[in-house]
Amino acid sequence: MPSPRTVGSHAILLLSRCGRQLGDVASRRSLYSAAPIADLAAQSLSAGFRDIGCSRRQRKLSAMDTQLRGLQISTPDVLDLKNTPTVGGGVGDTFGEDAATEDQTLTPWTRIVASGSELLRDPRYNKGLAFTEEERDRHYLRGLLPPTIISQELQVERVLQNVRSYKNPLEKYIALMDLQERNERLFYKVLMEHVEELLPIVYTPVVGEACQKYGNIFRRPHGLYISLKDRGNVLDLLKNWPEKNVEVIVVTDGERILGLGDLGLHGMGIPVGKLALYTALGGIRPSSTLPIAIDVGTNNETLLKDPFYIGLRQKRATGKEYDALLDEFMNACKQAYGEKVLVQFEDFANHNAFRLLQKYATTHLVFNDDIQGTAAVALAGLVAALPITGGTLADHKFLFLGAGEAGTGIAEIIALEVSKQGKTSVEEARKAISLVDSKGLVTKSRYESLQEHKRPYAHDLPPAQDLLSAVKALKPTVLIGTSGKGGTFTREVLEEISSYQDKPIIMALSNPTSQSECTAEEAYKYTKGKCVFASGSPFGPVTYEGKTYVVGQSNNCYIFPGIGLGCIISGAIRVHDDMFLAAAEALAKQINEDHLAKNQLYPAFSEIREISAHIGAAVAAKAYELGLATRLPQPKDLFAYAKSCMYSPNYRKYR
Ligand SMILES: NC(=O)C1=CN([C@@H]2O[C@H](COP(=O)(O)OP(=O)(O)OC[C@H]3O[C@@H](n4cnc5c(N)ncnc54)[C@H](OP(=O)(O)O)[C@@H]3O)[C@@H](O)[C@H]2O)C=CC1
Ligand SMILES: CC(=O)C(=O)O
Ligand SMILES: [Mg+2]
Repeated sequence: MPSPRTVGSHAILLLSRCGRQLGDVASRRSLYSAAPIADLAAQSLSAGFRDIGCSRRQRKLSAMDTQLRGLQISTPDVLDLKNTPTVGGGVGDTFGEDAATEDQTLTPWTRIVASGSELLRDPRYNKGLAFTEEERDRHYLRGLLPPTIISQELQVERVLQNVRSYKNPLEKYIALMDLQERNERLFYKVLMEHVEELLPIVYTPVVGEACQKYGNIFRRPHGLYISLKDRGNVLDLLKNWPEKNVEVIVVTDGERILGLGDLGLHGMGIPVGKLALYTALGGIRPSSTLPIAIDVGTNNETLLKDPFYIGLRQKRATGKEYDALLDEFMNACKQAYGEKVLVQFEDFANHNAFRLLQKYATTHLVFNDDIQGTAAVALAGLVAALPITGGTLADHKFLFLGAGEAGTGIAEIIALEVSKQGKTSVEEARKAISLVDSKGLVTKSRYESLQEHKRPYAHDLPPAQDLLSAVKALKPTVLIGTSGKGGTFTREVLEEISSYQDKPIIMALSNPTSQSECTAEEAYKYTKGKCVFASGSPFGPVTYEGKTYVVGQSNNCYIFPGIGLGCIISGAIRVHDDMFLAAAEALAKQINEDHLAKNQLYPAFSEIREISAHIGAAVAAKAYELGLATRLPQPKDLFAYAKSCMYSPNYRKYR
């Protein structure tokens, strides 16, 4: 057995051969004694050290691995790196962050062992003024920081005070994005501990404004940009992303950003925001998330003329050119990150959304959030409302304004759920659901000209040109807005529905707030306090005739983080519709008598981590039941397991 010093010098030699970064740190600074160097080397090897990307390096690493194993280097500080998460989030524990308890020290891996100004500039490991005296000594931070040491809790207070001092919501957004780039754990701690206050900033509605002005507020790039120019090289682009253990990708082509239309590459704000919620709400480790915007051009003339537009200045590519890029992208995702990388399609226009989902659902782990996530969250709200309205889902009559991704996605899940309750077929259940699109009521007489996703709802009904006529003719008990057009639930429509229905359910789901079909106040006022209301973007409580109603936010952000968590902890290979039913059921179960007394159809976001763990466990259980899970054996207590895998934003101690 060689002495530690010998092992250490071997390790230094090997490391300096394998890649300049780690070797540089070791030899340049003699920072570590021989034995810890051996530990570092062994850690990097047992973790696969996948950050050293090229295959030549990988071959060298594998040779090193063999040599180091020959030296019998033990790795006392590194626990089972594969599968025993305790704190820290995620299951692909490449860096050993999860396996270590909060009391144990861990190495702040970047591509090098970060120290000095590099450590301060690395958002994953930077702690700002919270670096301890010891850490300041060990990591060459002396002089680079003022002498004060403050706690992470105090930093949270300071950030909040700053964010609150901005009057303009967009300034708050910029401040939070800057923080995310500077100090990731602090960003997530602030967001998680003040989620109700900050969600409307990092997500709808303010993220909508941020996307509209993305070129103007652009500072540093977030996420990965893939354009038509990158045809043939998409895999290389993915390799440029610094993280190698990506587990969740959110991708958009920017054509239907919220209800704001085609924002081209400025749509990047959406994947960035959604993935921040995967971490903050669903506990997915940030390093395993990857926001992607695909640039195939834009048809938005204003953007094409805008000097600050960040995307290609050309009209959108369509047909074969579009499909070829998307196909290359989807295949590259699997090549780069393996079969089980989850790809969430977000804010694609419906002419691509439905067909992309259909095309890749059987070959990739994919889902479309606007179709399926929205369906699940709406279903949860409807189920939660039943104790207020009385009856079962099958007793209701549904009318949608908007027959696109969100509208038909929700319609389909309602029909599926009603049919699963055993009383009727999906086809029969669809008969209680009608859709109004931009041309009026979807009817049989329009069948030939209808897009495929609307056809199942082309019932044999007389035509109706607008929503009010459709409401009068059909007398729905539930009205759902998914049109992306603000103010379309007019006073007349709301008065009409409450004229024949005691407790109509009104869901104005379009985002951002400006596109909401009506406000919460309008809903309660024009139905004379009769309705049960939920909305896609946040509204404060409404008091009508002395009674205060809490407005639940029917937004897919309740669902997608739990879907991601459930897929990851079960090692799911495909996303199945039944997982969305399971997610909806788990969410609806969170509603109790207290919520119902205030007409609140969704739980408070302050409870969201617990809720996401319930949803994640339900989704994982469904994956096991359907034979789609690969993480075996199945953990006995999926809820406890889900919780144990969730990322904690608390600072870690650095050796
Ligand atoms: N709360 C949530 O979680 C979610 C909310 N949404 C919101 O829902 C909205 C729609 O999204 P999505 O379904 O993906 O978009 P789509 O583009 O797929 O669908 C929009 C639908 O609205 C119809 N429409 C447009 N204008 C009118 C109008 N004036 N009157 C009646 N119908 C109209 C369109 O008609 P046509 O088919 O004739 O063009 C189309 O059927 C957006 O605002 C989005 O932000 C989306 C996902 C999740
Ligand atoms: C919430 C969401 O996904 C949307 O409005 O598109
Ligand atoms: Mg969306």
